[in-house]
Amino acid sequence: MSGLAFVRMARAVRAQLGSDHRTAHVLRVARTAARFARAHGIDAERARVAGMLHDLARLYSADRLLRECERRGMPIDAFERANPIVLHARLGAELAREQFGIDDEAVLSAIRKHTVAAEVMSPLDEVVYLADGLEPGRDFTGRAALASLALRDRDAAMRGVLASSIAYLTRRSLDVAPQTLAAAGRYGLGKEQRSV
Ligand SMILES: Nc1ncnc2c1ncn2[C@@H]1O[C@H](COP(=O)(O)OP(=O)(O)O)[C@@H](O)[C@H]1O
Repeated sequence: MSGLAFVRMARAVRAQLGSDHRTAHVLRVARTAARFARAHGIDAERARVAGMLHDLARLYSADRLLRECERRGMPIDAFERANPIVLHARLGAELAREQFGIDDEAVLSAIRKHTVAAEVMSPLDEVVYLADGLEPGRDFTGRAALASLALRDRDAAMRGVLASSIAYLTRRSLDVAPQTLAAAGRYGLGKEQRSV
């Protein structure tokens, strides 16, 4: 994608997200995902596009997320029904397809998995998930160290981000998605870090 095409995409995303805060986040995720991708010999362009488009449905209300997923005939599991916020990732992939013409399954998969992760993740899925969790606007102890780890060792960085996400949700007494727990097992997180 040319620089101009990317700027156009960024403008359309800004119009959709309607807040400087959210737009700044997706731009940082796009930049961070491209940097992580380059470090691992993964297609940086795909990472940049997935980063740019990952949060298209992030500002939708719970009702709207459920309604729009139902309207498209998307299956909704029990966890998603109880916690519709996580649907913004799967619906976001559909919006990327419909509004931006993205038909690259690898990019769509990375958008779908960016919030709760999954037991099976491609290298592109991983760098987008890591970029969302570790972009420089995130503020938690150890972020910078994990971001530099993500340039060298994706598995170790995945363990770190999954652990920090599970700890964050647990502190707030929020349920952890089953896909996140499956990913934690797959990446070898210790049992004590998985318990909720
Ligand atoms: N792994 C998860 N399991 C269950 N709920 C989650 C998970 N990750 C995020 N959430 C929920 O989705 C919300 C939005 O997540 P996310 O998009 O990562 O946050 P942010 O708004 O900081 O970008 C969180 O505040 C939390 O309520």
